[in-house]
This record gives sequence, C-alpha cells and structure tokens, in this order.
Amino acid sequence: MRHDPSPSPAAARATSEPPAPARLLVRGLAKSVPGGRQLFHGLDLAVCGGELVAIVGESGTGKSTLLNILAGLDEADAGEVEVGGTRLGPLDEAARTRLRRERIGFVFQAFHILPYLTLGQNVALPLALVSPDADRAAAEAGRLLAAVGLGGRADDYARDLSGGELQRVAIARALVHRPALILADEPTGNLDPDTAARVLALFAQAVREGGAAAVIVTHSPATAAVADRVLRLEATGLRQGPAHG
Ligand SMILES: Nc1ncnc2c1ncn2[C@@H]1O[C@H](COP(=O)(O)OP(=O)(O)OP(=O)(O)O)[C@@H](O)[C@H]1O
Repeated sequence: MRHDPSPSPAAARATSEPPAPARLLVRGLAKSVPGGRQLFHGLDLAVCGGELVAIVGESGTGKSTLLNILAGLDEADAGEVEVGGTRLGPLDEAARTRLRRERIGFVFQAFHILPYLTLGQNVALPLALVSPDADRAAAEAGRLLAAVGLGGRADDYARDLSGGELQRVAIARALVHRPALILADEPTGNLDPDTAARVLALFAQAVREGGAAAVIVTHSPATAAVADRVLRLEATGLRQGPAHG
C-alpha cells in the first residue's frame, strides 16, 4: 500500500513514459446535505487507468455520497467531475445515463445480481445494454467469469450461488464493458475474510489488467490494503492515509 499523495503508480511505472491520462478527474467538489450541513468542500482527486484508490473515513463523512456524485447519480454543489475525458456537469440526464452505462462499472455491497438470470446473462447485461452484438457480450461474459474463477458456470442460475460467488459475478459484471471507471462501495462487506481476500485480489488484478481507474469506499483495513493509495475523506477534502481515523 502506498501513502504517497502524488498521482498513480500507473503514471510512475516508467519515468521515460509520459504520465498516463487520468480516467477520473475531480476538481473543487463541494456537497451539503439537505438542511445545509456541508459534508466536504474543495475536494480534488485524479485517478489513472490501472490505479486503485481506497477512500476511508468515519461514518457519515460522505463517502457514499461522493461515490454517487462520481457516478452522476447525485449533484455536487460546486466543482467538476470528468470521467474518461467527459465532464459530467454539462450533460443532461439522458447523456449521463448513457455515460454511466458505457464508461462506469459498479460493485455494490448488496451485489444487485438478478437471481433468475444465469451468471452469463447477469455478467453480459452491461455490454448488452450498449452493444447489439449478443455473441460478443456472451463471449466477454464467459471470459470474465473464467477470470474470477467461475469458468464453465455461465449457464448456472444466480439464485443458487453463495455470497462469495455472487460477489465474484458482480466484479465480472462491473468489468465486462471495459469501463473507464469502476466504483465499488464496500465490495467485500458480506464476505468472510478468506473469501474477501481472494475476491479483492481478483478485483485488483482485473482493474490493473483492464486499465480502468477504480475507487473503492471501505471501512475495512484489509480492503484498503490492496489499494495503490488510501485517502481519508474529511470536511476539507481527501487526505492521504492512514487507513482509519
Ligand atoms: N438525502 C439526504 N438527506 C439528508 N441527509 C443525507 C442525505 N443523503 C445523505 N445524507 C447525510 O449525509 C451524511 C453522509 O452520508 P454518507 O452515506 O455519504 O456517509 P458515509 O461516509 O458513506 O457513511 P458510512 O460510512 O456510515 O456508510 C450522513 O449524515 C447522511 O445522513
């Protein structure tokens, strides 16, 4: 785990290479909740492709709210969010939905896997929403299921899976459309420590190989430990580690 606040290991891989472009850029973000209490202001963040950033902080500081703003599901009071080179601010609702479908992958604590679809159908869904090529979506889903250790299970129904297996399906689904940005909220919240460690290692490997920028909100030191950078959310923005406090 690094505690260096400077941009990304992806950028630092070779000093002779130009820095990797940020897949997620946040400038001067501010957010208050209804009633007027300000959660944060002046929040800046840049995450490069292949980089995993963990965001930690005390309960109620606004981590989930921040994730929702990054996804274009909630509006900031001030500041800008740019995903894969596109600024969210000027987009209307339809364009935001399209950007979310095409450029962002989500891993939720509650999985949101559809029980009466097969694993292959669940994983293929984000790609099927943006591409008419069903064969390609099925092939990509099969490839990612194999990558998360569920090869050969594409025709099994999601309702029959364990929590750890469902979480692996959720990770495959978040990656299938090769998003610029992956947002994960407590991605291993319901898993036992051994399964969580395996799932996290798969997630980190897939993010790094796929070149997405990833932001993980977590209370878990074990989850934060797989990140390249750990940032703590405070009222004045994101500060570098420690993992808790
Ligand atoms: N729509 C809303 N109306 C009023 N208050 C809200 C609203 N949405 C969020 N809040 C408040 O904003 C604060 C931040 O909530 P948020 O869920 O983002 O925190 P968090 O850091 O993710 O917390 P936790 O770690 O407990 O999940 C909380 O005090 C919450 O009650």
